[in-house]
Amino acid sequence: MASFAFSAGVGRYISPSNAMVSVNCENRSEGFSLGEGIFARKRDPRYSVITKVATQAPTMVPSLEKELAIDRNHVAWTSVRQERWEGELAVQGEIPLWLSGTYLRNGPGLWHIENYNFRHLFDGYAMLVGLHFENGRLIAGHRQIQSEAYKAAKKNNKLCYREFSEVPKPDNFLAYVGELANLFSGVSLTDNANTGVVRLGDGRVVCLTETQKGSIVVDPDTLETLGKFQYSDSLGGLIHSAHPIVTDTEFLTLLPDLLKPGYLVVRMEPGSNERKVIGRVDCRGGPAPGWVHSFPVTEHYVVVPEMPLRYCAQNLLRAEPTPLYKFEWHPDSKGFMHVMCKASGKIVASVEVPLYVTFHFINAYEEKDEDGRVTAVIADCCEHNADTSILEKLKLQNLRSSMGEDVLPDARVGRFVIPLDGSPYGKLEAALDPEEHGKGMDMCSINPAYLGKKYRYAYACGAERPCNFPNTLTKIDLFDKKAKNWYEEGAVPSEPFFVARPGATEEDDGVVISMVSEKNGDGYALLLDGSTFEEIARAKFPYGLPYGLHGCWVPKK
Ligand SMILES: CC(=O)/C=C/C=C(C)/C=C/C1=C(C)CCCC1(C)C
Ligand SMILES: CC(/C=C/C=O)=C\C=C\C=O
Ligand SMILES: [Fe+2]
Repeated sequence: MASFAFSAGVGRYISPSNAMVSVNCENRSEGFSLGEGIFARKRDPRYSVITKVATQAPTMVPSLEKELAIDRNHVAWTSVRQERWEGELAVQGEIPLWLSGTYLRNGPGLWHIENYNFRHLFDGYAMLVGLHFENGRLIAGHRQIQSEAYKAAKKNNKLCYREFSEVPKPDNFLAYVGELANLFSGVSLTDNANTGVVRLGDGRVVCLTETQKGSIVVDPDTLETLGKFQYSDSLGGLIHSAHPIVTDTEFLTLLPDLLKPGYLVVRMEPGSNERKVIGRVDCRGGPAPGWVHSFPVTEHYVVVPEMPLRYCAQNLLRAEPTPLYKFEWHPDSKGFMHVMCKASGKIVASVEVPLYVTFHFINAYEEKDEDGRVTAVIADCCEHNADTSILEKLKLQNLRSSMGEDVLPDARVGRFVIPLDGSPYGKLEAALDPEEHGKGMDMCSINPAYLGKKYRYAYACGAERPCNFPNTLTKIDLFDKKAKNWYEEGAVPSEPFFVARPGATEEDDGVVISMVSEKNGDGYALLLDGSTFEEIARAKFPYGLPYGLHGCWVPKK
């Protein structure tokens, strides 16, 4: 926590040129000194806080006019105003004294370059938020991740790398040909590590996205970008699962093979940058591997999903996004689940399952008979009823314009049952009535001690309808098949993240952390009791937070 000085109520606004402006958070409407003329004070009547605006245009800070135009949107879908901030937050309620460490949350934080607005939620440049908990106090901050893609956009005032849906415009035909070559070599792919953040067993903290080059090491205390995480092996490939499985002893991930459709299952040890192959799964459907944003593991197996939403080489080449972006829906190619033994790399089951669409697996475990023999693997995910329209719904235009409308497609806890007795088919059913969580759910976490084991509770974002986006926090009880929901009108909470109380013996003994973006432009960190799911504390940020994706916990050293 070295760089986060404890001084109650005082935050520091740090401009892109690193000039600092002190701000008293408890008396925000009073004056504060200007840092080298970068920021002028401006009171925005729609906010209870002072808004800072650029008086001389540092590149990535929007002008007042643009900012006001964007501000008509919910703060969840609004670019963050400054590159960096840190300060202590006033806490309402009580943060448990045992909660000692840093919650990091990654996600897109900036969706425009100059006048150009990005199209999709997943296009935004990565912003890391840190909540440092110690002795019941909370120091918070955010910082843009200094990816090559972000730095190049800032320097050239234009998009320079291929993002999820955005493609740089070549200046002429020669540039177009060069661009195609760059696509195949991976040079033009983004390294905008905007999806998640993990703490490796050796303590290094890495921000990740779907491209392998978008693996970026950060300092969890200062949120500073330290540099690229370079994989030292020669496994090649350009993409990987955005959600590796990370424990104190290993890092497991999947490398999709677009040329010979399949997946490499790989493992990396703490302290190493070298991934080693455990085994390979050949796809059973075609023409390309299914999208693997995430995958689950059990104690002995890696579960490799083969979703009928598949990568699509032609769509990769297109300048304009298709409704399914870089993917294509192939119901005729069917959906499969493969199970690989972690120790031997052998495939112990490969079954056809009903069509499905998921970004996020929740957990998996081995089902045993009375003699202790494993009969099936159970794998749970946030399943979108085999409907790919969720990708389109996450376009910023939709998120910004359809507030109040009930346009969020239904989703459920999809439970796969994968038999290990050689049967060719597996099952997929809802693990509980989706009405329990408002027929919407995604962005899940569990108690990490239950990874790969039979578990009872999942925390996720659910839906209080009408809504166009998940707007509740939900605690799902998979034994009683019930959910308990937290909701506040107009709020968009981010992924609920469970931190266990040291020494806990109950699965839900701990706290759930989320960050909430409010429709009035504010934002706060929220702590719920993991067991009762009641609020125990909240701490308001001096500015609204855009919606972020995934987080991790870094215990105090
Ligand atoms: C934020 C999130 O959840 C997903 C981000 C996905 C990205 C950045 C995907 C990037 C890709 C390309 C730029 C080309 C190759 C395919 C693909 C991995 C989808
Ligand atoms: C935010 C999201 C889906 C919400 C739908 O209900 C998915 C995010 C995926 C990337 O991490
Ligand atoms: Fe994700």
